[in-house]
Amino acid sequence: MPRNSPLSFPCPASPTCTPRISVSPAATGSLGAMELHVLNHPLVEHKLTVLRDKNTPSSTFRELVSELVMLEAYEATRDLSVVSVPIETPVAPMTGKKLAEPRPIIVPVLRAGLGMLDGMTRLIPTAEVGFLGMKRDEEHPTQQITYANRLPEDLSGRQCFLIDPMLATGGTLVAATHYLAERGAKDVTAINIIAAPEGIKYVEEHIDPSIDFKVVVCAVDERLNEKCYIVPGLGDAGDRLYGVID
Ligand SMILES: O=P(O)(O)OC[C@H]1O[C@H](OP(=O)(O)OP(=O)(O)O)[C@H](O)[C@@H]1O
Ligand SMILES: O=c1cc[nH]c(=O)[nH]1
Ligand SMILES: [Mg+2]
Repeated sequence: MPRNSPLSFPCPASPTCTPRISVSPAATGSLGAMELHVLNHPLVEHKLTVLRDKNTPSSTFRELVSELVMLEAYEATRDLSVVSVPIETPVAPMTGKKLAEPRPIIVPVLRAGLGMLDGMTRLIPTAEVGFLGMKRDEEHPTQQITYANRLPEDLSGRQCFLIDPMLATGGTLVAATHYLAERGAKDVTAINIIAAPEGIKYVEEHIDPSIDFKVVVCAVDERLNEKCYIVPGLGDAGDRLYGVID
């Protein structure tokens, strides 16, 4: 399976582990103008607490992921482009707003990002959906293997929403954004549920600065552990959604 082309950086949690992350040459080592939004809301805190609990079963976990992404999407879609449209209500004519063309695109990062897709498409039913299949190499968690890339050829002028519950080292998010940028995307919003401070820093330092890039999360946790898992986090999001497959 293809690995992302190499860019070395020390894993924040395990300096002996050398990652290989694909970024455009222009982005390497540069500081991007990344906007970070952390939701601060009692409902989000309540749902997140149940989600984190190791005793929460997969069925409830899936429902909560779906609900949380809908709450995050409210913030994440604040800048969606709209156009004015004339309509008539039963009482009077008025000018309303509708989502502009081209339609936004939602890209779940498989597997775990699939758990967020239903919530996003319920909110934006007209959005198109692309797919990226990426998984961390468990032996070298700062490296990813890309096993699927099904994106529209041309993403220029499109508002792109990358969805994935976890932002740990940040390697997956940087590589996923690179795949979008390769196709001309200039407006990318990442919606994650939990982020690690190390990953946020990595993304900030490695995202292509020419991209209008925003990250929306429910919480920023304490740190990464020696296996690059988020602490306290929620464990492996993919496994909790769909079970352990390897
Ligand atoms: O910030 P990073 O250190 O790159 O880690 C985050 C990635 O790890 C998880 O996926 P995983 O590799 O476990 O694949 P899965 O969804 O198939 O379980 C998660 O869903 C992210 O895609
Ligand atoms: O804590 C983590 C880190 C990466 N991926 C997960 O699913 N959980
Ligand atoms: Mg996983």
